[in-house]
Amino acid sequence: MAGTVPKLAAPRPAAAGPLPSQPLRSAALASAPSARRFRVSLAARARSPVIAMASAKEGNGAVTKRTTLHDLYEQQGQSPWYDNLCRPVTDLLPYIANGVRGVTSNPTKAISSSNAYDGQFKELISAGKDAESAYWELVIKDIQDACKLFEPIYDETDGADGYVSVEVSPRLANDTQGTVEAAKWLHKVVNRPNVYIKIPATAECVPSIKEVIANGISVNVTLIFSVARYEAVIDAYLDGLEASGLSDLSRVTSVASFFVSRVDSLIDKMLEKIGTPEALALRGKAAVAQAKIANQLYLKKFSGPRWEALVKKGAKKQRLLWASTSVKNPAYLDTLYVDPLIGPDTVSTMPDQALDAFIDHGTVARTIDANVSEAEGIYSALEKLGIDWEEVGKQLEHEGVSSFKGSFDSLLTSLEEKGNALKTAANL
Ligand SMILES: O=C[C@H](O)COP(=O)(O)O
Repeated sequence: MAGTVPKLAAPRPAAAGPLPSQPLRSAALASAPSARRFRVSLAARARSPVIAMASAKEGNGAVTKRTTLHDLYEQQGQSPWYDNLCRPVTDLLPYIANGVRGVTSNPTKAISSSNAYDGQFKELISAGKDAESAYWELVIKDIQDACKLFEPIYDETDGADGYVSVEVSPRLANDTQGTVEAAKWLHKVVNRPNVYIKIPATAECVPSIKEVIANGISVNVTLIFSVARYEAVIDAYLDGLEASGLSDLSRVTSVASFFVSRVDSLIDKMLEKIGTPEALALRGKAAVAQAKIANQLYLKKFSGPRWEALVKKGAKKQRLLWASTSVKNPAYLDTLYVDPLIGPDTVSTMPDQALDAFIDHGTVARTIDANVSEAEGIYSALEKLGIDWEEVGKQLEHEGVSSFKGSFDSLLTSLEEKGNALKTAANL
């Protein structure tokens, strides 16, 4: 892939709407409605104030309040997910009522930033569990509870949506067979039809994806940062479906989580180092451009005779899931990684910051296949400036894996210390 812009067939007509030529918030704010200014303060809060307001009005949030999230799904076929699962899991109810259709979890973050897990942790330690077994029991309970909440969506859509995603241990990110075994175990113990087992798209885990899919387990492939790796992920999914031997493939599904904002964070730094006017003008454009090119690859790979043969057995496309959708540069529009990536059969997982922004002032319009040639031009211009997309992908993957491993290790250390203190206090 390096050295050339991927030239891909575009079987769907491009919709109207430009790439964000002015992603900088300062520029956008000059003409933005005041609601957009209000957004800035929302990001700091733990849970969506927009949704909390609806929830307070509706009691337990079970009454549906129409939001742009409903429009996103009903008008454009994009499924909005919530990128934050923590206790109490019933906090998800108002999110679901407001249009959220699935959830991605980060258990390490959830457990380390809440005391809602203390009671169950104490019981588990008292029952003789070690820290790591206790960790998995905490995680599994959250995932099972959340799966129950999303089951109606899973059923209504015949297994196409309404998923809850949980990752295998990040310590296995470079261990092919360890990841396969962990995924099988996690799938078995969660024991819910609408769970996605999350596997990283590292070189070592691409073969694990094939194997796990071949075992009939639905997978969220995470940490995808480059088009080249994305293609390997799609191939692993197709290979897995073909190898499964199942006559009905309709219940083996997958999402490919393509990370967005982190791409800009890294490439913006590189562009600032280059420092020419041409380089500086490309800041804030790389991530969306690459994502649009990834979508073209999706269209190409999920068509043609190979795919049609799988469709005859009920196979569902591996949907692209936009991850890392909150803006990291406060100068950028807060919907930068949501508005331009809307299209059918895709998922956008949003933390509160992005979710609030989109509910408040997002634009529901088909944008994913608009201005693809402009996206290719940006991709190519960045290459000419010396940006090596595969190297960018490798660096981001390395940073992502290290950071997930680091937080997992430090949580386990702290759970071990806490467990030992509980045992000492209880004379166990
Ligand atoms: O959706 C993906 C992950 O939650 C990471 O998001 P992040 O890049 O904002 O940390």
